[in-house]
Amino acid sequence: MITTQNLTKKYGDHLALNKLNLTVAEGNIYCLLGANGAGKTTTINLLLGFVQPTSGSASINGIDVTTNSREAKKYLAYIPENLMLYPNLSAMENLDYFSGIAGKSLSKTQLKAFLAEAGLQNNAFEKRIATFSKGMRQKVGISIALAKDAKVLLLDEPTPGLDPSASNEFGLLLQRLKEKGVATLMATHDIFRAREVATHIGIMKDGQLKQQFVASEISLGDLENAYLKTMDYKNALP
Ligand SMILES: Nc1ncnc2c1ncn2[C@@H]1O[C@H](COP(=O)(O)OP(=O)(O)OP(=O)(O)O)[C@@H](O)[C@H]1O
Repeated sequence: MITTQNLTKKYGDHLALNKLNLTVAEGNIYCLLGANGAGKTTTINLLLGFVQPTSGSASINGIDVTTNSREAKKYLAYIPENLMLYPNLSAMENLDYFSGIAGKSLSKTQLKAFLAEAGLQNNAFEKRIATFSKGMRQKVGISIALAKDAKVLLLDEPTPGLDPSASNEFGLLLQRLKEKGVATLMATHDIFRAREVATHIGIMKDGQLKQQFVASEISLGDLENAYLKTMDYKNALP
């Protein structure tokens, strides 16, 4: 469960995030849309404890991320656009290392099972990450979330650069995590994928959450138009 209450971040005089109130319950996928500079990454960085809020609060599974970021991180998995893995280590070795940091000591059989559950093909398990495509690296990231038994998944722009089938597969993996009860927050520019995978969608502009939708209640066309209208785009329908 993710909650933010009046979460605000100022950089100097610039209000990057303005009183964000957001809840992502267990088993929900919340997609944050918004133009460049809308405040999506700032939101994720605040939840990760990478930056401190100017005011307001945020919690992960009831744990305040500003006062107890270390404890909150135990429940979190994070996949940025370019996931940092050790390029000279194999998928197995990376998973072993990162799940070890999370306090899990897993057998080879368990490591393989998590990589397989994340959709990585068997013949890649022992290959160096340096040889992996972006989609394959993200599968390793998902396997780390699975091995860690993360309750909350934060994703920042995970789909650019994925081909349509890899992007579809990534969406299916998120659905699997959803079924396990993971609360996912995903910042994205990909309206199509957001509409496909999300349970809820928010549109941000200038640090503010302007609109929220239940994904199943809005068509892709209406969502796109709502986005364009929020951005004051000249070709939006009235
Ligand atoms: N460390 C920083 N110092 C100063 N300003 C910052 C810093 N980080 C972000 N900002 C500003 O805060 C605002 C929100 O940025 P943020 O990165 O959250 O936007 P975003 O919605 O993630 O954009 P994008 O889609 O480009 O990733 C922007 O105006 C940005 O310039």
